[in-house]
Amino acid sequence: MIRARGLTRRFTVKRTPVEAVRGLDLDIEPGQLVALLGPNGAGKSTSLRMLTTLLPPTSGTATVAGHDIRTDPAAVRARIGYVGQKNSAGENYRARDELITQGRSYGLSGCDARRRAEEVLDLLDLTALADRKPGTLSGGQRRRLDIAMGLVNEPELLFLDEPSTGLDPHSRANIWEHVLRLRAEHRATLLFTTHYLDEADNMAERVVVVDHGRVIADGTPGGLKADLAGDRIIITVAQPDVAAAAGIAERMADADAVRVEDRTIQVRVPRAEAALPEYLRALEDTGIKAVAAETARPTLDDVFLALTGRSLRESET
Ligand SMILES: Nc1ncnc2c1ncn2[C@@H]1O[C@H](COP(=O)(O)OP(=O)(O)OP(=O)(O)O)[C@@H](O)[C@H]1O
Repeated sequence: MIRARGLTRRFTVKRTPVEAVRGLDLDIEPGQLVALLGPNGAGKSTSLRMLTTLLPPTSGTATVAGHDIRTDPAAVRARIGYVGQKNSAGENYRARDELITQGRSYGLSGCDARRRAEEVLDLLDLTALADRKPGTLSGGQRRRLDIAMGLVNEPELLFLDEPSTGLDPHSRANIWEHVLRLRAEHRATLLFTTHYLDEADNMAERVVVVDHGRVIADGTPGGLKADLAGDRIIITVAQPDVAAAAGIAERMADADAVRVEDRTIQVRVPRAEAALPEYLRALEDTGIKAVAAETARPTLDDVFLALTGRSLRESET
């Protein structure tokens, strides 16, 4: 559904070149739900804007929904939907009319555009709000209208640029409920950008991690966490035992990234369930008693940290 090779985009800001996207290679199969995850300025929106033909690449090639973005942008646009970061509906007309106008712009007859508007209103649970002007809708309702606008042409592939940014948790969950239903019922392929770690983790089947315009990891959330981050075990001991307990952690097979903070020792291991009893036994053998012991599963932030040495949260400045 998407095949990009070496997609690159450079901007010049005050005579200084900015490498927004540096050689993006990406293959996405039909039906996949893929997240582009990365900090602000990583190049996510620029990648999406190139793939949706809104921005020409500086170099590189891509076919999207079977058509070349450079030589056949109209055919690409006819087959995709794009929900940008900004609201796509205007302020002056009722939601239903915005959707009808959108349908007409895709070449639908008046009758077909009205029928399609009712379908997408229903799909996004907006029928009761169809006579309201977009400016009077709540943030979550407005975002649903943006998605409805992106669906008018029945796209095979939907691009969503930060679909839930700025929404409260309830509205975020509601947006995702709709997106997932859309996917289940219409088998659409979905590529979305986010800097919410939990969103990429919980919603996407595949996460493409980008940083400074490059893909730095690509896999299932579980696979990335297992391969790049691993579990952690966290042990608290009495103050005089800290150095000895940290030393034992350092010598454990398959363990690494030992961190000591106050009386707590954290260590990264492949499988915490197996490593924790082993560590506790090794401590007991030297007469050290753990005051507290817990295990922690990795997050995608641990993946980002392992890859870049930075936390994705800290990168959000
Ligand atoms: N039109 C433009 N002119 C100049 N520089 C740009 C332009 N668009 C993007 N950039 C720069 O390109 C880089 C990538 O920006 P982009 O918006 O793609 O990142 P992003 O990962 O989508 O970030 P965010 O999460 O904040 O939306 C940034 O350094 C940005 O300032």
